[in-house]
Amino acid sequence: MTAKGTAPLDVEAAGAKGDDRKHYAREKSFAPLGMRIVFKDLDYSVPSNTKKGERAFLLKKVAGYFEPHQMAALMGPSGSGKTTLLDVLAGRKNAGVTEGTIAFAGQKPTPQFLRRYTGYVEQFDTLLGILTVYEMLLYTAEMKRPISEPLESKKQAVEDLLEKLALNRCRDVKIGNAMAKGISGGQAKRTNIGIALITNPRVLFLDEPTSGLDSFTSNEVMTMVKSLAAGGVTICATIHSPTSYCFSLFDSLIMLVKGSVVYFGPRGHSAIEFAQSGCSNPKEFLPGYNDAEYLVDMVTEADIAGQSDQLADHYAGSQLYLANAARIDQYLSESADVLPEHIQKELAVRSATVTPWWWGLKTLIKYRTTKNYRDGEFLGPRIGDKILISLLIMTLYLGIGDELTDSNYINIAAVLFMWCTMPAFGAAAYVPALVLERGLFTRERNDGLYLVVTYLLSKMVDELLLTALASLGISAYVFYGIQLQGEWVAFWLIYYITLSNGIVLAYFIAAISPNLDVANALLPTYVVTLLFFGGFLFRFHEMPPWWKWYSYIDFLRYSWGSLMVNQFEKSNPSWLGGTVLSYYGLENVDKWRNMGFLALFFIVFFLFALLTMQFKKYQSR
Ligand SMILES: Nc1ncnc2c1ncn2[C@@H]1O[C@H](COP(=O)(O)OP(=O)(O)OP(=O)(O)O)[C@@H](O)[C@H]1O
Repeated sequence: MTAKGTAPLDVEAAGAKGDDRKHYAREKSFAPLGMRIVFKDLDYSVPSNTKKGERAFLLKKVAGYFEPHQMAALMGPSGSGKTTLLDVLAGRKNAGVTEGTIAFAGQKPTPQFLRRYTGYVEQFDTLLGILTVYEMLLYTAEMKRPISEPLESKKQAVEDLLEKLALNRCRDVKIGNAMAKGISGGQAKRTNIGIALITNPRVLFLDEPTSGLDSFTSNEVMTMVKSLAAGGVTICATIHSPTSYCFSLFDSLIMLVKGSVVYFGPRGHSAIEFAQSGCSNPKEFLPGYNDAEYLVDMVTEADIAGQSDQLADHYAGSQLYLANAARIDQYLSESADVLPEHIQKELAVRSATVTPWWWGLKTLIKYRTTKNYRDGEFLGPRIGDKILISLLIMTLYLGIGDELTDSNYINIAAVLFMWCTMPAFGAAAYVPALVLERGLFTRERNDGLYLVVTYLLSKMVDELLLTALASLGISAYVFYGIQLQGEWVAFWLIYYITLSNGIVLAYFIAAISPNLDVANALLPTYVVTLLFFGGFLFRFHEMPPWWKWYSYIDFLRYSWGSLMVNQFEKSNPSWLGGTVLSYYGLENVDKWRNMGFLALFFIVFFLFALLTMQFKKYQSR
């Protein structure tokens, strides 16, 4: 049953089984039905920063509703709680306590519901600089639209979006970043809106959609957003200082001061008159002011003058409040839209993503790995350092590997030691990939694009494929150039597994570090501790008993040990090799078992990184 006066959920567009063509036809049309959002007695509190042991109420008994086909503005002085209200309604809060009632088309929204039917445009653009606008939208479409939908249909949806958002002119321009400029600010904002629209949401939340844009671009962006409302979408945007034109596009307005509603009603002169009547000495409407500017200035001045409670009481005692409260109660008392069974089933799936993990991995590789492999900035730090250092090692120790005299074995032990410390130190190159991408990762996770494990696996694929190829070449010229003994395959494999450990260790350090500075300090510090316990600088059997345990959890010990065994186990004369190995306490070491231990280290570091990224709150909001 559909509630009277309530726009029904667009159940057909949500994908009736066996009727895919109809479903995609509806999805393609950018006229999805919106839904009414009603909220009442909303409190949101967090532990206070200012008063220890107390709670700070950032929203106090906030009530209102947003209608489909309409655009609502959240306004108020800076710090009044606009973004907080938007986040609470959109289910984006991961800290604090929310109390009160929220209903979307009569339903209590679950995370699955919000992901399926709402889009959220963050204030700051989080885009992938290596992709073009078209690729960015198609990548998101592949991640967020059902995998049963044919690629052609997703491409068509992206084409429609490019058209709608007037992005066709820059569709093939690389997005770029602060250093290598690509698309303009307005185009980036519209691409961000496109990302939120890729699933044809029924509700669109926008946080400061015009911030950082010039007035022309602001007007352009908001006109486009308004056209979505005209198509039926329910729109709610926080907005600071809109141009007069932008402000005229809004239908309703919620004005907040210190977390309380001081006005909720239509935008327009009635809002100004209402706010004026609530202030003791309302500011004069000077020539040159626009309505929005004047409204915000007036309540900000009143707030500064200590009249915030007076403003809230003025609204709470008004006829407008009573009318709004009656309307809210009426909407909440109406029965909720009954969702058809297949939609209920879809929403009951407790998966954090729309597509399964393997699809996410495939898509990440398709769009990101392939681009990275064509990007000099990505390849340079990953291969360049290895080529340089390995050339140095090879030319410095050229041809000494088969000279097994007792004066030379220390040189060989040293070069093998350097060979396995190099990947551990080189791990620093892998830290930024994770730390600098944190904003994007958080946004894409909130949007339900992928699971943490999918993201981490794709990063590993990025690095491990590349290092597998590079390490084959590098280890060949080092092994044969120095004329080392033993098996080349073992020499390469030990290097490769050590390098993989370095990479996953870098990811773990990046995951636990709050920023790049901490990660850059932590990684070399840890690696230096590993050097002492690797067995070359200090022999195992001579280590003090209170430090011996550390050598067992030092992966370099296993790398260097197996490299030494590979070199000396079949030496000629055989007694010399045996003597060297027993000198370092390596006489009972099995190189393959050591490689097994290295693989275990890899798994443990991977799990540590995964658990940290899964549970650490990178963004508290
Ligand atoms: N732990 C806390 N203790 C006390 N006050 C807090 C705490 N956390 C946030 N606040 C306050 O809550 C308010 C809500 O911030 P919010 O970002 O929602 O405001 P806003 O209206 O969107 O501001 P702006 O327009 O500047 O973006 C701010 O005034 C902030 O100082």
